[in-house]
Formats: sequence, C-alpha cells, structure tokens
Amino acid sequence: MTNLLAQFDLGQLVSYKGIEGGIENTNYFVTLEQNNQHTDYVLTVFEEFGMDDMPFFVELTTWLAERQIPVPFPYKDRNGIALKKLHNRPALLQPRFTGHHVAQTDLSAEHCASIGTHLAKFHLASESFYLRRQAHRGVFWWRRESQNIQRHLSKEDGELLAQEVRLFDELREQPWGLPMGTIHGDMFHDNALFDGNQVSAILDVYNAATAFLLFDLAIVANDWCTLPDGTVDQAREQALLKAYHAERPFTPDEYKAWPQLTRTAAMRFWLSRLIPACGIEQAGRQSGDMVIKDPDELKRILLQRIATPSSLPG
Ligand SMILES: Nc1ncnc2c1ncn2[C@@H]1O[C@H](COP(=O)(O)OP(=O)(O)O)[C@@H](O)[C@H]1O
Ligand SMILES: N[C@@H](CCOP(=O)(O)O)C(=O)O
Repeated sequence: MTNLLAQFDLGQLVSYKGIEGGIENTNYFVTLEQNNQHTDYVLTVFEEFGMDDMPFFVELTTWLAERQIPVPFPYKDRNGIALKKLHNRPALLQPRFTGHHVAQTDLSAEHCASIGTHLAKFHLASESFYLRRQAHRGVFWWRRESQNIQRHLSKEDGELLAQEVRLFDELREQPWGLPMGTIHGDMFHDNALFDGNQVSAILDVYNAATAFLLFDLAIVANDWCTLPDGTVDQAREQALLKAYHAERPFTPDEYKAWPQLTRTAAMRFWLSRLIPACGIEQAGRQSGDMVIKDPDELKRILLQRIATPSSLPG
C-alpha cells in the first residue's frame, strides 16, 4: 500500500481503513497528508476483474468526470499511469466523495427526480464515449445462468425466469431502434450519495456496459420507486421518469419497450441474488464473503411489474 501510494504526488500516508460491504471489490478509505493538509481518497482493489478488463472503466470514469458527472475517477501517478496493482489485483486510487446514504424506505419523489436527472446526464455524457463493453451479467449471462439454476428452483420460479429471458429475446428481435449507449448497470440507491435530497455522487460503476439506455432507468425504477411488497410508488416513479425525460426525451420505441424492460431488470437482479442464495459457486466471487441479499424482494417486484405494467409519461 505505502509503495503504491508513493508513486503518486498526492502526499504521505496518514491512515487507511477497509470499507465493509463490497461484493466484487475491496475498498479502503485512505488519508494522505500534503502541505499540512489531510485529503481522503478511496483505493479500490478489484477481485472479479483482470487487468485487461480495466481500461474500459479507467477511460469511462475519466470521460464522465471530465463532463461533470460525479463518479469516482482514477488519479494518475507521476508517470501518467492510473491502473495499478495491489497484491497482484488491479487497483485504482480515486477521490472520496462527501455525502450520505439514504435508506430505501426514506427515498422521496425529490430523491427520485434527482437520480432521474443525473442518470439522463450520465447517458448523454457517455453518448460519444468511444469504447464498448458487453455486460458481464447481461443477456448472455442470464440465458446461461437461468438454465444452470433450474434444478435449484421450484417449477413455478424456473418457468417465470425462463419466460422473462425469452420475452427479452423477443424484444431484441423487434425491428426497433432502441437507443443504446453506456449504462451504469447497477444504479441501486446504495450506490448513490446525497447532499440534502440531491444526488452528490454516483458510485460503483463497475457494471457499466453498452446496452439499452432504458434498461438502466428500469433498474433505478425497480429499486428506488417500490415498496417492500413490490408495488410501485407512483409519485416516486413519475418523478423519476419525468425528470429523466426532461433531460433525454423518450423515443416512440422506448414507450413500447418500457413495460418489458422493467420486468427484465427485475429478472436480472432476482437471478444474481438467487445464485449465491442457492449456494452456486461463481468465478471471481468468494461465496463465503458475500453478503446475500434477499432474492424474493426482486421476485415480488417482477410479479408486480407483470400484474400492473408501468408506462412512460408523455
Ligand atoms: N469514492 C467514494 N467516495 C465516498 N464513499 C465511497 C466511495 N467509494 C465507496 N464509498 C463508500 O463505501 C461503501 C462501500 O463501497 P463498495 O465496496 O463499492 O460497496 P458495495 O459493493 O456494497 O456497493 C459505499 O456504499 C460508500 O458508502
Ligand atoms: N445492486 C445489486 C448487487 C450488485 O449486482 P451484481 O449482481 O452485479 O453483483 C443488488 O442489490 O442485488
């Protein structure tokens, strides 16, 4: 750690502390002293990615930060190198943002409007970004994993999963021109920090990939705008969708695709929570260390999305 930090012109190490909660990454809060001033940083060590996976994230976060999107971006060392290694794993030194988390049950229409605006700006800023990436837990992953997990599931759950995988494949076959670009891919409320009721930072961009922009909004709607029984809080969802639409107006095809994309987004995270909950081993993830999140939460959202399809505001 000391050797790595000495390669930057950012000061002397004062202290560091591991952060609880990471699934794919290990994070450390690091304090450095320069000119009698203490500054906080975050050092992220990547457990799930190899060095070859990293340039996309280094370039994307630098690109977004240059366009005033509040994402952690990697500092360059005195030789202009951002991508580092710690204990033979890829590592990045990034700014530590101020701001607080808001619990899911405390999210208001204002919080949802703020993330709607930020997400649209994220999508617009990355429109001209020059690298592409296939999601590591995207369509090819869920086609494969939804098959692999069948023997662990009830017949009913297995069929529900298979149905949603098929319906997304059918949507992809439509002759529609759904806008694609770089999505965040995991914009749950615990990946945002707030200043008052405004988003001040967007964290954990390591699910970012090239995909339908509207799929990203569906991930947000499912997590930020639902109640514990899976039903949608209309006030929060409308605030989210209207704020997003004000920055990036929806296209006619997006109106048609929206109900299915809310279902696909719920299916994607239902599946990724089911895998560790069923005790299935995954490459790059130490199941023993994983925080197991409740898969039923996403199943309830999926069932509600099927029972009461959502529509985009005009
Ligand atoms: N760049 C950052 N600035 C401020 N806080 C951060 C930053 N990166 C991570 N954190 C804090 O550390 C927590 C854990 O981060 P992370 O390991 O990415 O967790 P998880 O994978 O559970 O979302 C975040 O929820 C946030 O509170
Ligand atoms: N936000 C997700 C966890 C991250 O997703 P992953 O499947 O890519 O690890 C959740 O709450 O399930």
